[in-house]
Amino acid sequence: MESLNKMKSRIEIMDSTLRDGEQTNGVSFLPHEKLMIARLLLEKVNVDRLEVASARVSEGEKEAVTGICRFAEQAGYLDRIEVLGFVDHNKSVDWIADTGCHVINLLAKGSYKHCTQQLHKTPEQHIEDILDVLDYAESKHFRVNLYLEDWSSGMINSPEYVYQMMEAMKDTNIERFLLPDTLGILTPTQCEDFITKMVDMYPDKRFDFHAHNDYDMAVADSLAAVRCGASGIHVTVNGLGERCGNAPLSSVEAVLKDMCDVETNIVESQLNMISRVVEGYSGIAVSPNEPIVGENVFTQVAGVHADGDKKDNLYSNALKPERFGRKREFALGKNSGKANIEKNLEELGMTLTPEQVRKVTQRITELGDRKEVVTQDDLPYIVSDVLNRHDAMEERVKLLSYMVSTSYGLKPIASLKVEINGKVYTADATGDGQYDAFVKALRKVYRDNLNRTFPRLTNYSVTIPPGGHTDALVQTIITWQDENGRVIRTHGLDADQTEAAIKATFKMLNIFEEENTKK
Ligand SMILES: CC(=O)SCCNC(=O)CCNC(=O)[C@H](O)C(C)(C)COP(=O)(O)OP(=O)(O)OC[C@H]1O[C@@H](n2cnc3c(N)ncnc32)[C@H](O)[C@@H]1OP(=O)(O)O
Repeated sequence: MESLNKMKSRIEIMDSTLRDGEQTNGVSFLPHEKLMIARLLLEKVNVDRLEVASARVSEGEKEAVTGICRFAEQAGYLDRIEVLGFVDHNKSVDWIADTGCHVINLLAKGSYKHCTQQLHKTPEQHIEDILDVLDYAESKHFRVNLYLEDWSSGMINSPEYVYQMMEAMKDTNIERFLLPDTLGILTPTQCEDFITKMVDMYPDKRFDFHAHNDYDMAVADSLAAVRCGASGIHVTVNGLGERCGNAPLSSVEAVLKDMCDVETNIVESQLNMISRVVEGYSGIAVSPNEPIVGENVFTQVAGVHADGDKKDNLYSNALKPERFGRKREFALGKNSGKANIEKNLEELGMTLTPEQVRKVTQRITELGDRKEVVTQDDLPYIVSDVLNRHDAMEERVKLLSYMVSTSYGLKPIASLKVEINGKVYTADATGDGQYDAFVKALRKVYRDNLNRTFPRLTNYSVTIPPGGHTDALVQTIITWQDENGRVIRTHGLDADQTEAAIKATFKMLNIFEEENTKK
């Protein structure tokens, strides 16, 4: 409890997506991507500080940092840009100075082992080298923060070395001491213990804690560090970073706000936006169950939960989706009850009698039993099917017959006959695959006969049950966008993948046709 007295009321957030985050295997941001992420983090998300690169990495990296600094200077943010540099006499400082940045996060060694076995230096030699860089950095009007790399194992195995470093540095102009748990080995209890020691011994110094997630403790350790007096926490968007990554920005922000009652400057309504942008640029998909930003985390699945939400939000906690620019959804599947269905019908503006809701619910649970996913866009179709309610969904676009062929060395061919609003059309086309040929033929019908643009396919996913049976049902979920930007997601289920995709396609065409007719 005493530790809580040391807790700061406002915590600085330093985002290292562009430095430590880019150390994720397979991630490499282009300069314009780095600039876009930096702008959004500074202007929209409002992180306090941004570590954008390691010095000396490459010419491309230098170009990227220069671009960020140019933007930051014009916008008045230059003080918030930082670059990691090495204890290499003047090399890193010069590299960073060339970019226009003037804050170096100097990477010194925080454990005896790293100092003696990686640098092959005695602590005294290393201290001398650091002081040498500090002098040079100051002569260039740099501000300096000091990383004590591998500090966590230093505190476990060589605490006297850590204190020797601190004693040697305490009277310098170092602004912040950055304490990394480089290998993600600390428990929250150890973190509390070690941060408390640092804060007690050097009460007038500012300490940042830098977590790694090897034991899935990054957020818990960050919370522990704040409770014991850390002034700043290092994060990355989506928890990107080497191995298991760093502490995710979104979780750290929510935990600090909801569980510690400390302030940060983060605009939480922008957290989902930045997560999506970094997901796109990094190519690293966010897990659907990732707190705050995962696809599923605001979706109620169980009927009992949807029912409770209808009755005064009984199943919601402080993590309200609206805080993060998201909305609550109610899944449709075998665990749905009538409350899930009603919530979705409400959103679609459809009203059914209790008996009709019961029938639709029954159909959806049956589909769920067959492993079918039902999306909100499928719902009018199901209502139409179950209740024969043509006002719900009339089949205006019908596939009367089709043929798709595939052969070795020749392009697949599709030939089809469709009925659209009572008129019959035929077309054929070749494509890169059977489904591609089929869609190209359909496109021809829409373009040549109806003078209309066929919706654009934006995502296509196929799932098959595990087990490797070739006769298993295949589920295809396709996302489409029409020329007005309206997005819908439909699914098809069949033993044949092309047939499943065709089913999803005709659902989509009927939904768009229905909407066109109502206009
Ligand atoms: C906190 C962290 O995540 S640490 C990550 C820091 N960032 C990076 O590593 C960025 C990517 N790295 C690179 O581009 C390159 O490794 C460079 C440009 C830094 C150095 O490249 P190279 O000269 O080819 O050296 P190499 O990568 O093989 O080895 C690293 C060298 O840095 C030394 N080194 C390690 N830590 C430090 C440090 N804090 N300060 C100075 N030198 C260091 C090592 O002892 C080794 O030197 P040696 O070759 O004389 O034994």
